[in-house]
Amino acid sequence: MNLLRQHKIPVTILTGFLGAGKTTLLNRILHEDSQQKTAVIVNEYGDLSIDSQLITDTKEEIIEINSGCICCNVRGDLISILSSMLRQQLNGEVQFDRVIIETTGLANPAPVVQTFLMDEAMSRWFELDSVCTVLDSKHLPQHIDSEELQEQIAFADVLIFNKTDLINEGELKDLQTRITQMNPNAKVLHSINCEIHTSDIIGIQSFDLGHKLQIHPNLLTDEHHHHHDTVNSFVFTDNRPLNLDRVNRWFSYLVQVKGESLYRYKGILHIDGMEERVVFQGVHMLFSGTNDRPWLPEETKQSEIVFIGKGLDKYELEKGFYDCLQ
Ligand SMILES: Nc1nc2c(ncn2[C@@H]2O[C@H](COP(=O)(O)OP(=O)(O)OP(=O)(O)O)[C@@H](O)[C@H]2O)c(=O)[nH]1
Repeated sequence: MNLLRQHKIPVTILTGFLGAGKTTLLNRILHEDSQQKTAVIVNEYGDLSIDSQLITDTKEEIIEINSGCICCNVRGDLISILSSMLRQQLNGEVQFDRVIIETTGLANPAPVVQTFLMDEAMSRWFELDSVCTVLDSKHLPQHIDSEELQEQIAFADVLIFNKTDLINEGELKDLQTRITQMNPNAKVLHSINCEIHTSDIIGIQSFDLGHKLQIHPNLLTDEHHHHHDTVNSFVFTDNRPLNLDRVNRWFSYLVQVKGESLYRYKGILHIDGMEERVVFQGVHMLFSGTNDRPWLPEETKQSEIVFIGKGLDKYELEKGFYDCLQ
């Protein structure tokens, strides 16, 4: 890296509620032909690294922060990761032109934004390009009272109304009217499976500090105290194979009976007799499971599941999972 570089490294913060489509968007950006090298920092809620496993083959640098929510206790981790990336860039060990940070679905973007404004080293080397918020147009009304979602909307420079295939035109119009009242300054995009032009969200230099200060007058001084107190999450992992029939029965029960309180559930399954990993994704009552790539010889076959939701019963979920073991 040229020490006398004129340009700071642009940073895009990708935010949005649980299951809105952030990883889908990230995959799209990373697979677009670009001269630019991107470093990606992925933060997951729960101690799993499912998201980074679901980022499909890419040559880009992917760094995970799994020790907690990026907006809470791991802000220090974020700074040390960025500092170490800078050092490696200066030593010529890695090269990147831009950074994308995917926050958890329960992150308030304010403290992540603060990191780049308040930390001297960070603000010398990095500049915020934009805060891009992906919205699940179908489930958004269910979560509109959530403080995290409101902050994600308020802080957006770009609002992507995703999953427009799941609602009709009138519903989309009403939703957009309601949401843009909460943030009239953001650029608005609509998408299905986050099919947008990367150039609409990356390298747009639309981060507007004045607008952010209107939302949070204390943004440059505030200490952040944030509790995900109404939402809980549980993670289960096991190396033993699962029985497909039992898994199918368990998931149809979960979707039909628990769908309302299951904000997000996803995972990778090791199914008895199958050479491929099975990947599943759930957001409330919308569920999909697919055969993914074969397990690699050097890989330990294991199932990893995360459930995130309101008032979830850990014992019941755990029992459901272990009852599926072959
Ligand atoms: N029907 C429909 N499904 C979508 C669309 N975009 C994404 N999905 C699906 O929604 C699910 C969640 O998408 P992700 O990209 O993993 O969402 P996320 O925001 O990264 O979710 P978190 O892991 O909770 O942070 C996946 O099953 C996607 O395939 C869309 O436009 N329409």
